[in-house]
Amino acid sequence: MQSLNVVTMDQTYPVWVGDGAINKLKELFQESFQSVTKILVISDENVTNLHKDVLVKVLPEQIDWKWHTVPKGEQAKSFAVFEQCISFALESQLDRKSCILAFGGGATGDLAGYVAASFMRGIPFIQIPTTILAHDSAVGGKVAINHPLGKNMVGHFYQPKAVVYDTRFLRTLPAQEIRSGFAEVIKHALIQDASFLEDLMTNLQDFQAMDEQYLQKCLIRGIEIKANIVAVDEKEHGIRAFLNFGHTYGHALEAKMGYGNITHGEAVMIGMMYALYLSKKYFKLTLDLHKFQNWIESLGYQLNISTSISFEDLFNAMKRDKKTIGQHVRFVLLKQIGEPVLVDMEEKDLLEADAFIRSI
Ligand SMILES: NC(=O)c1ccc[n+]([C@@H]2O[C@H](COP(=O)([O-])OP(=O)(O)OC[C@H]3O[C@@H](n4cnc5c(N)ncnc54)[C@H](O)[C@@H]3O)[C@@H](O)[C@H]2O)c1
Ligand SMILES: O=C(O)C(=O)C[C@@H](O)[C@H](O)[C@H](O)COP(=O)(O)O
Ligand SMILES: [Zn+2]
Repeated sequence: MQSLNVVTMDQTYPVWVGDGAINKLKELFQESFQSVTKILVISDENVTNLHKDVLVKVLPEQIDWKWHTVPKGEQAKSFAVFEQCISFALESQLDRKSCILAFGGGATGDLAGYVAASFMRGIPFIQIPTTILAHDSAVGGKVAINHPLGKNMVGHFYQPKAVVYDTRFLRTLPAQEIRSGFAEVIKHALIQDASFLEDLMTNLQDFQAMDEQYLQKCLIRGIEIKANIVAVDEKEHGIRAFLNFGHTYGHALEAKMGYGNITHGEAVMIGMMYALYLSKKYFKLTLDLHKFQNWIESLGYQLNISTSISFEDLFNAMKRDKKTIGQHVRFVLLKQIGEPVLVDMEEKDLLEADAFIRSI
């Protein structure tokens, strides 16, 4: 098992990663959370069915706990489910000394974190991620639910007290979720570490053949990259926006296709191809885009988008992106691999990149 710390303005918290990391939870409650009055576990239906037994075994015996199961995937990140969670917490008599455990993927983590941030104006929570993608979502404190008009439009910056990332849970992930999660690993390499990207493009040819040691190495590197950025700019006044690489077009696709009809990582991968095309146009990025495209397609990423969604639909959604100021849609582009930059875009260039994606 490995560990690292995430340092933010108000607190520093540990991230434990590896086989058996879940056992750290018991220690946490013995050492640091003795005064907790009640635990509320928020978990989705798949994770509850697959892994509830494992978590229950390490919950502290002296603290009363409740379990609330929410729908799987993006359906959990809705106003209705948020309200149900708050009602459940009130009915279960949680108080300001209670603690929420977010047990699941990024959707559960985003929802449960937002519940923790909002309940009685904020109670502690711990992230217990169960997807590859959640190496990103469980770290850094962005918590949110969706609005029909835009992804993560209602939320907070609210850091967990700890992240307990037991990689054994990843063994039950379906192929599509492995692919979705790995898109964010590839994002971390693209924005910060050319040699990591080189390593991935050389050594990762088939997700099914990937061994657990290599996976853990990739997750740790992704978490390090994210944690270093969050340490400098927790609330996205500047460089944190680089973590949004691929998300401007990606989030627009998710909203327009209907949340859950495309996975977050697959939408981000299309968004990254879009941003790489623009990076070549604006900055002559030297990455061989054909080689990159062949690699990601060989890993199973689908880059085609439905003709029923027009550029105008996507452009209107991008105008509501959180990076957009006034009428300027802003994109994270790459001058080189590992050298991101935030750029105000021209509509005609966004249209051109959209045509490129549709021509793939
Ligand atoms: N807060 C952040 O910084 C941040 C970063 C990246 C992504 N996100 C958000 O995270 C969400 C995507 O996260 P995700 O891909 O983990 O999605 P998810 O939580 O929807 O999980 C994906 C699917 O995998 C299932 N699942 C989870 N763990 C499993 C396991 N161990 N075995 C089998 N099935 C399992 C879930 O039930 C779900 O059906 C999006 O909403 C995205 O916006 C947030
Ligand atoms: O942590 C960040 O900052 C990110 O941008 C990470 C993204 O992978 C993640 O999808 C995040 O939720 C997007 O944030 P948003 O502010 O664009 O909603
Ligand atoms: Zn993301």
